[in-house]
Amino acid sequence: MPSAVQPPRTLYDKVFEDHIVDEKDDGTILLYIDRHLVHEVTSPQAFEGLRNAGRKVRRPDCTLATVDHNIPTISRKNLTTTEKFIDEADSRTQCMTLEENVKAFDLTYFGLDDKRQGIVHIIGPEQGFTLPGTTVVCGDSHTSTHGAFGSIAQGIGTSEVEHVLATQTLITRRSKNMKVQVDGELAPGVSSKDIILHIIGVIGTAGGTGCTIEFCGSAIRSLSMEARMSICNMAIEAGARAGMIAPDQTTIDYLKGRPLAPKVDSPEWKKAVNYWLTLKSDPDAKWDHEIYIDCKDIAPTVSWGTSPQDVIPITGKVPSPDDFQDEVKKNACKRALEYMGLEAGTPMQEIPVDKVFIGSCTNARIEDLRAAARVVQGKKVASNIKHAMIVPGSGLVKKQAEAEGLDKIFTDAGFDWREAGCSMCLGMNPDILSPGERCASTSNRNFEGRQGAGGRTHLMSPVMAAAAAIVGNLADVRKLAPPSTSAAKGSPKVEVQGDAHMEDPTSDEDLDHIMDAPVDNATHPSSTSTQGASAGMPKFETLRGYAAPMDIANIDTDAIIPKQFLKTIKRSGLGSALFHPWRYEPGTTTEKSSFILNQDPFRRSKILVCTGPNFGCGSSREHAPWALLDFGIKCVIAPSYGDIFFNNTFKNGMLPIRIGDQAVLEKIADVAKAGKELEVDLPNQVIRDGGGTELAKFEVEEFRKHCLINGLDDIGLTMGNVKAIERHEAKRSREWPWLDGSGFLARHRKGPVKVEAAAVPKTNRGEVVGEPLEW
Ligand SMILES: CC(C)[C@H](C(=O)O)[C@@H](O)C(=O)O
Ligand code: SF4
Repeated sequence: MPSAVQPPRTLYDKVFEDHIVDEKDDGTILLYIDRHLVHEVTSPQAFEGLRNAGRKVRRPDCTLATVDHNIPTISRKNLTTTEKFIDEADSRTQCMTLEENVKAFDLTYFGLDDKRQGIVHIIGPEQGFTLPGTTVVCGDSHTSTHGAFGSIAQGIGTSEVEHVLATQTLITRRSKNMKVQVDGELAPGVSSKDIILHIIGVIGTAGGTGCTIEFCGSAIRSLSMEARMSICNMAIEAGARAGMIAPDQTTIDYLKGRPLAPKVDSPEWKKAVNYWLTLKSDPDAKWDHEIYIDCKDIAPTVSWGTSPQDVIPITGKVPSPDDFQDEVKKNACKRALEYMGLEAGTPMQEIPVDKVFIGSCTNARIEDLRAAARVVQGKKVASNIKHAMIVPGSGLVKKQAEAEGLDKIFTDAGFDWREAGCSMCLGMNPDILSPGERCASTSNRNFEGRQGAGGRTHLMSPVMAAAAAIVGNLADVRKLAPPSTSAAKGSPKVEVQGDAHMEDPTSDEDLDHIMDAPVDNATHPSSTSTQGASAGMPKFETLRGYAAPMDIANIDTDAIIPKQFLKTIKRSGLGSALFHPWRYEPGTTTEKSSFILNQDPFRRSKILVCTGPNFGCGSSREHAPWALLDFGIKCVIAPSYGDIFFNNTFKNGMLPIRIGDQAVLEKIADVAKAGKELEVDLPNQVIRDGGGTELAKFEVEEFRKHCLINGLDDIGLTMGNVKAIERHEAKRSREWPWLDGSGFLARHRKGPVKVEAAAVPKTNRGEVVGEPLEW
């Protein structure tokens, strides 16, 4: 809480400072994590790491797992087991691996047979697991969604997932503060999705790099929690580490009665609400960047290209490369038009659509479905639409929608009504676009191949996707629907407990069952434990080798390694999948001779030099650095990076180097293009050509450099700091008691803060539906 002497702080500063466990001189911070969401794609290697080191999950009470990415969205009427239900072998293995892991590590799990299952970023808020003022992580880039509650929520890679599971902390650094203020009233037909698409169009996909964006202003305050979540969800598409919105009465009303929020009117609830309402930026807080947006400038917005910044009002025309001054942008536009099969100058509303997807963690909440249903009601899906699907974000959203008859509205119109999951947002399950198909989609990424190899994605709001389905072209919803916005003030109610949750998790009786105490790894090492040991990665000192030159901007991790390769439960063997869509002829393993890594000597590259900005943006998949490493590339040199990718490389003993001076970077790229070797000398922080002539100096944070040179493993290092973690946990239990699992709390009240690891009782993990949650 601010005292008179404290300098003015932002919301981010306040929440961040409340979670610092330890801080090093170079700004490296050990941050306590309150909430950890886990899904099947980014966790198998993390659990394997824990197993190999004999480590346990430190705070099962702060960890919640579900399956969402790989699962089919067909009816579950015939569901018996995951093994029988999922046809595709790798998807099945990944889901079953999670089931095994949640059992072995005693974690709460919403499986396929649980009504509460859903997209990880939908179920956290729905259950009240996401709370204001907390730190939330997940091995998933759209963790930013949870920032809508005034939490610091960020995506992490799999190595960091392992770190959080083992230590309940994350090694990080302060981000910069960016304010995006949106004022005014939304025009009819304009929703929060249009706000965020518009913002990304203004600041670009690298606009928020290194920042946490706080969204504020009268327009944001007037939004429901659902609408706020859609905005924070896409903070990652703006390049930001996280997005945040200050909690207010709307937030508090949303949380009332959620199973994992403190019980309304309990002393904890009152204490929590008082604390939550202090969480706002001080009026004179300093911002590193400030952006002001007026709602009158926001129209229903759609994307035309292959980056979320390629957006335009629906009334506009497909842009031409000549509209861009900058060479990199001109080329990006040319490339995007070719991929999207679009002619410059075509009115957006004349573009026919093949498929419609209403779903994803951006727009699959009850409010989204209600808004889309209002547009669809009494109408029919156009005859040229091959498939229009509605994929609710969770089992509970689905149930609620059915209770309101929305499913009937959709199916009467010709939509396909599905079960919850990520579905065609990224198509790790059977829901994909065929090559050349064009989709009106409420998801968040329109990268090449995102919804299926060769598929073409146009991003838009739920009402705009509904309009496209009815018209058969990209369409302006204002011509179809009675004017209304989806920015309703009150949050729509979803029955949050479902069949699966009939009991009160905080009743005394349940407390006897709930014994989810934190596992103190320091005092309970397993026999095979290597905790405390910190060596474990190959050392990085000086690297010499060929460097592959690339000149593309915004190379996203979907391009570095597409979704079909994320189904592995191993870290190795991904080299052949690196840049798959660019490296091979479509649908074959025939190499494209034009692609740089298929040419000599670049097949043997150890370094990649990219002159375009924002390398590794997008998804948090650590498979991207794994694939580079497996190919032989240990160092990337680029002007700037997606934050999560940047972190992920270090965790694998790789070195990402930022060279901001474009002229210097071009000089390095020239050596690479000439097929000559480069030398990267980490101890001296110098890049040289093969002859030893210095080309550039580079910066690297002290702690990271130290870890790379000595091959140190973060988890081992953090384990050495367990006393500081315990001290933070004691403070946390005193000041924010509602954050502990109720089992933890019960024990804490009875005895000392430092609890013994307890045998975990039988719970609802995976197998039993109807038992209470473990909080
Ligand atoms: C699978 C996961 C790593 C990924 C992400 O981080 O975003 C996915 O959710 C996506 O949307 O691409
Ligand atoms: S962006 Fe798509 S794939 Fe990623 S978590 Fe959200 S719904 Fe799932």
